[in-house]
Amino acid sequence: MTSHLLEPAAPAINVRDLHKRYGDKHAVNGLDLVVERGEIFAVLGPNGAGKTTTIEILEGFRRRDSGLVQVLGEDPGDAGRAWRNRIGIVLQTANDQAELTVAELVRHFARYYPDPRDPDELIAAVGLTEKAGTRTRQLSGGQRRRLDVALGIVGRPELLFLDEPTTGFDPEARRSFWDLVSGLRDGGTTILLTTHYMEEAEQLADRCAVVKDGRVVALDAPARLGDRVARRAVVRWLEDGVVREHATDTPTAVVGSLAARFAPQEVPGLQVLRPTLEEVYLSLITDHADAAEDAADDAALAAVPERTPAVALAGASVTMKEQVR
Ligand SMILES: Nc1ncnc2c1ncn2[C@@H]1O[C@H](COP(=O)(O)OP(=O)(O)OP(=O)(O)O)[C@@H](O)[C@H]1O
Repeated sequence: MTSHLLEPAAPAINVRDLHKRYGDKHAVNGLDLVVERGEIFAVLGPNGAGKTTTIEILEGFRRRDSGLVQVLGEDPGDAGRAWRNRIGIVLQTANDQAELTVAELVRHFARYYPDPRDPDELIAAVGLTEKAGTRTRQLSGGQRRRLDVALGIVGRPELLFLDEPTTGFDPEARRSFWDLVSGLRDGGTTILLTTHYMEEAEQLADRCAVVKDGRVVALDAPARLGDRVARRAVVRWLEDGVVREHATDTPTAVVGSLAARFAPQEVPGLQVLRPTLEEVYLSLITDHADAAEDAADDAALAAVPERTPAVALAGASVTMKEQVR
């Protein structure tokens, strides 16, 4: 057996200390990123954080100033046609070739690749069989996006770039699109996704990175990002027509106390809440200056008495809030 068979597969994407300036603007400023093969990886970050610049460098469309970049084991800056055939790119929708039908466009793109997917099977896989004979300009936004994905995967890419794929989708279309993307991952495709929808990252991504000011400030599974699981839980219930909340590190004990107190009734409106991905994300991208301001606001609020002694709960002090967070 030769030694290379024992080596683990190189990651799909490996970026070390990436830098890119536009004049004085340091758009990417020491960014590190490793995306493993077979995962859906979401890149999150505010407008102007440097996501598009980074992804364009990964796709080979933009030159970097410095840093190591390997995509499927090659440097996109000088990779050739064979490498390009191994990646798929779904950009923001372009209204090109509007007069071609769905089937014509998919067949046209299939001809660019050495081993394309079967166009009819692909059109069925993205749920467009009924629209195969429709001109692309007559598609709805969601249908056009499905067509964009079909065009991005017609060449059987190992790595797919999806740039804000569900912007403007209705909730049902978004969910079926997520199923489509998860199915691609289950079939072995690595997917790098940018999105401003935290629910999308939560539902789809195996891991996500938060990019701010040109570098990664947090990277983890959505459920663990920014120490999410370690943050305090809030137990919420309804009592005497009022929403009551208790912030705690031991929600199980609080729920147990409530259950005993209300037994044999159910505890009305019982919920145990952890910070949402959006809350964690917002705290990660908030500037330190803003955070100091928030802390001052919190201190001012803390000075306002909020406790209600009227609620007796074994071993716990209870905070009452009319206003749901
Ligand atoms: N071609 C360019 N010339 C000059 N500045 C640019 C250029 N492209 C991007 N920038 C600047 O670089 C920074 C990063 O931009 P980039 O488009 O990479 O951000 P982004 O994270 O993708 O933002 P968005 O979420 O709005 O798409 C921004 O300040 C932007 O104004």
